[in-house]
Amino acid sequence: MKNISIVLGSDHAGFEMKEQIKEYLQGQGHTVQDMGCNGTESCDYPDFALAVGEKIRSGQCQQGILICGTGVGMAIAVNKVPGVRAANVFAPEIAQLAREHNNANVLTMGSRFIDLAQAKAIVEKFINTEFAGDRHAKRVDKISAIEKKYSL
Ligand SMILES: O=C(CO)[C@H](O)[C@H](O)[C@H](O)COP(=O)(O)O
Repeated sequence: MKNISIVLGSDHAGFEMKEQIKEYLQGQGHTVQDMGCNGTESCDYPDFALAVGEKIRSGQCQQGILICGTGVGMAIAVNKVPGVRAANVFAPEIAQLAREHNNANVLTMGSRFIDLAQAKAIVEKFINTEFAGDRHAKRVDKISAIEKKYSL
């Protein structure tokens, strides 16, 4: 298992799971940056999606993990940051395919729909699976071309 630099974020709904995933990753020797939130008080998921997306965009972190109630709002928000390919994942097999086929660099999860054991299994697959390239590279390039088409 390689050690990578991972950036984490959550809203209030994902806060507890984020803390547990942080501990899990640090225990495996990964470098983890936590962009918040810092408690269970109600807050707005786009703020933390942006903070995580910027760490990926700048190259300071290789992978991001965002947790909210469903993972949906986080995915929508962070996918607005150029260079981010976020996948909202509910099963380890999808985490593996999101890396192999889509070269996803941000994982989003919904703490209100999966338990900690499931979240750990998803994270484990996500961070330990490589992009398969080949035919998938051409498709991911086409995603980047869509992004470029609408950039200022
Ligand atoms: O981003 C989300 C929805 O797409 C998350 O599930 C949020 O955590 C959720 O909307 C927060 O809801 P709350 O009623 O304010 O706790």
